[in-house]
Amino acid sequence: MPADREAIRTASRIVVKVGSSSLTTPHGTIDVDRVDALVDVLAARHASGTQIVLVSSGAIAAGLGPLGLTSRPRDLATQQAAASVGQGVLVARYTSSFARYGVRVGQVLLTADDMMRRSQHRNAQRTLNRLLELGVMPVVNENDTVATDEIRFGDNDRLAALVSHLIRAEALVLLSDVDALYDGDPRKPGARRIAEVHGPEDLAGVELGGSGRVGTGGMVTKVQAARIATGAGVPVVLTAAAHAAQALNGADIGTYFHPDGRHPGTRLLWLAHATTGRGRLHLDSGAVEAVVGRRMSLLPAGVTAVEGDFAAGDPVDLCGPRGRVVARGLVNFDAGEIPELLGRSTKELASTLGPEYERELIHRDDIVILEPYN
Ligand SMILES: Nc1ncnc2c1ncn2[C@@H]1O[C@H](COP(=O)(O)OP(=O)(O)O)[C@@H](O)[C@H]1O
Ligand SMILES: N[C@@H](CCC(=O)OP(=O)(O)O)C(=O)O
Repeated sequence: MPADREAIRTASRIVVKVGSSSLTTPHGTIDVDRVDALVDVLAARHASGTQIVLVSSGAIAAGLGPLGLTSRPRDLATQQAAASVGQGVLVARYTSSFARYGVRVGQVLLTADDMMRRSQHRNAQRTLNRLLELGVMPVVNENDTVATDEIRFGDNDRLAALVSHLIRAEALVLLSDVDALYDGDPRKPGARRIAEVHGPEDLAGVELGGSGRVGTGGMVTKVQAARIATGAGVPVVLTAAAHAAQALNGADIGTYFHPDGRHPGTRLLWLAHATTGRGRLHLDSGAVEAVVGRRMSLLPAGVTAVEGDFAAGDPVDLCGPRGRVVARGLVNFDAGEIPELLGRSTKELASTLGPEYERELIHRDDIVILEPYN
């Protein structure tokens, strides 16, 4: 077994994400045999003492048959109706399938907003941790019935990566209908398996195509999810659901994304990956150098403009002089207070406006530098 894959075999907390295409039939019903085969593998690993969170797609795909639909609907309301019907069918199947091994299942439906708001984020974290302590297998999906187009994950790959941050997982396993990442469309002759990814340089020139028949996102969202997880020190394996057992055993199968070794605190991971800026602060080049280069706090003197309607404590994006977002931070002032502070030193602000204005616009502990893939 390759040394790196050992991390997957020995991980004591794992997130496993499985896609719609691996769980449902072309008729829009649950593929009972494939669900049971996956459950066999997960129950065996669970029995060995590993805590597992299962992020399962398939609600929409499993709701199609019962509603007499022959393909994934285009409109959101019908997708949500299908998800509502399918999610019940899916969890019922997991519940009875895991019951064969005496394993209890707990349904957890999350929205993008739950991940974005710090209080809800903590709440989800507490619930998942408690379920794991109780020996329950949480089955997570996006809460499709209430998600709207604007505030939707849309794909569970990113959700699974965020859940791996949330529960401080030691590995993330992405199971799909394709056995690995290929350097081009795997349905075309000549495509070659990529066995390992060390960083973005290994993906240069790789064609990341769209999804198959029922999935969403295709390889693009899987590679993004892998980057989010590996950036937090979590190794990722991507392979076919049929190879789940080998992947969990650390076999040289699928594609292994090496962790990059950094373990930022969950708060900064949350800020980088689970929030969106509620506004923008435009920085001059000196402020970019101070904040990004020297990891200093952001002072009003280096800010040239403010956009958006945010409140103190909200996440805001920090842009360089050419408009590129370089960092995100939790701002200490309301949007309306900022214009009169711009370009002025904290000393001057304190003497004219009062000592409470001597504080940074954003403290350095509340700033996360965003890498280009964000
Ligand atoms: N470079 C690539 N390597 C592997 N698969 C790819 C690639 N580009 C596109 N794909 C397609 O991505 C699909 C998997 O994504 P998706 O349909 O979203 O799956 P899931 O439902 O498992 O999330 C595969 O069926 C495959 O055809
Ligand atoms: N939340 C949706 C799944 C969206 C999704 O990511 O699907 P997939 O690409 O199959 O993992 C559902 O349950 O149908």
